[in-house]
Amino acid sequence: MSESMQLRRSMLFVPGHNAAMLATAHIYKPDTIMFDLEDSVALREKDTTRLMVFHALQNPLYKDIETTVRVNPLYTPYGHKDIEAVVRAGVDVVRLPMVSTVEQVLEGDRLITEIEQSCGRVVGSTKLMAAIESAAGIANVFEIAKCCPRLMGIALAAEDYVTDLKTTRSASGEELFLARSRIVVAARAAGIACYDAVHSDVNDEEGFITQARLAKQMGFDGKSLVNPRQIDLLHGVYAPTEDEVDHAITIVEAATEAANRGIGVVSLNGKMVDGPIITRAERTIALARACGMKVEL
Ligand SMILES: CC(=O)SCCNC(=O)CCNC(=O)[C@H](O)C(C)(C)COP(=O)(O)OP(=O)(O)OC[C@H]1O[C@@H](n2cnc3c(N)ncnc32)[C@H](O)[C@@H]1OP(=O)(O)O
Ligand SMILES: O=C([O-])CC(=O)C(=O)O
Ligand SMILES: [Mg+2]
Repeated sequence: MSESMQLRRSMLFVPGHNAAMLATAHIYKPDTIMFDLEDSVALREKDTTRLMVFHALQNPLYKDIETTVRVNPLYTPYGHKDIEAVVRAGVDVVRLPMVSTVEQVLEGDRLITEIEQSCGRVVGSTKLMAAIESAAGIANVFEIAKCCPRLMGIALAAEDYVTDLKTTRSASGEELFLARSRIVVAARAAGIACYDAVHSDVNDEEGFITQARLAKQMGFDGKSLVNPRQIDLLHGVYAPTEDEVDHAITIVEAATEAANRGIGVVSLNGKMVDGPIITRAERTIALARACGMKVEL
């Protein structure tokens, strides 16, 4: 594991038509800012919003933070124009919503390639993310996750997903278990990132933390967020504790010593330490360092 692992814990939605939020969103320091052109924007504001986001992307304020834009689906009158504008403006990641099939991702990939070529950007430099928001998308998620090298991640979009299932979101999140499980396994099998769903009740801190812990434990890299107040809560959940870091250091030290003595498996306080346990300990240390914790090893 590289020591400079890229953090993908928090992806903050910023409604693209809100000039004040466009100007200030960077100060909250999520890992990724996600300007929205889709559901938070009224139909009559689609064209002006696209222009506002085109300019925001080129603002030096956003040069040191990963930028994502959620475009409109390509089957709407806005999707093509959105992708054209944001790729030309140099967005890092295009998030394609309502993805149910491999063909939808490949259509987005082809379009981005054409635009990169026509504006002199390196082909493949604009990344793509697919938001899965339907039962069909979850059914196809293994094929979707591995369908093109440009796809850097998949995200669960739970509001549309539960609507498609004809249910609602509960505090326990049991209606999301299958979708979450399939998304994490598909992402890991394809070697890409995965994001858990938004928690829409921004005043429900306790519920947010419970769901964030669950997402982390299931293996998600992070969550999509709707409010800046959720950023520190999420980063707190993802930061390893001092005890976890100390334990990881002990494991890595014991493993290094064993390797020096030519032994593959050792016992630490009665618990076996071998390959996968060492890999997890190394990941904890890399995550701690990426989160800004000082780790002496
Ligand atoms: C299902 C889906 O499709 S989700 C994706 C689409 N939805 C969105 O993008 C919604 C994004 N979120 C928001 O618009 C808002 O957070 C709301 C409407 C949910 C809540 O709004 P509020 O109750 O006003 O939030 P709150 O009181 O916490 O705002 C505090 C500050 O944060 C700012 N802020 C709130 N949300 C955001 C955001 N997403 N991005 C940037 N700034 C924000 C507010 O402008 C306010 O700034 P100020 O103190 O300078 O006035
Ligand atoms: O993409 C997201 O995270 C939010 C969304 O559209 C949904 O939940 O339907
Ligand atoms: Mg949606």
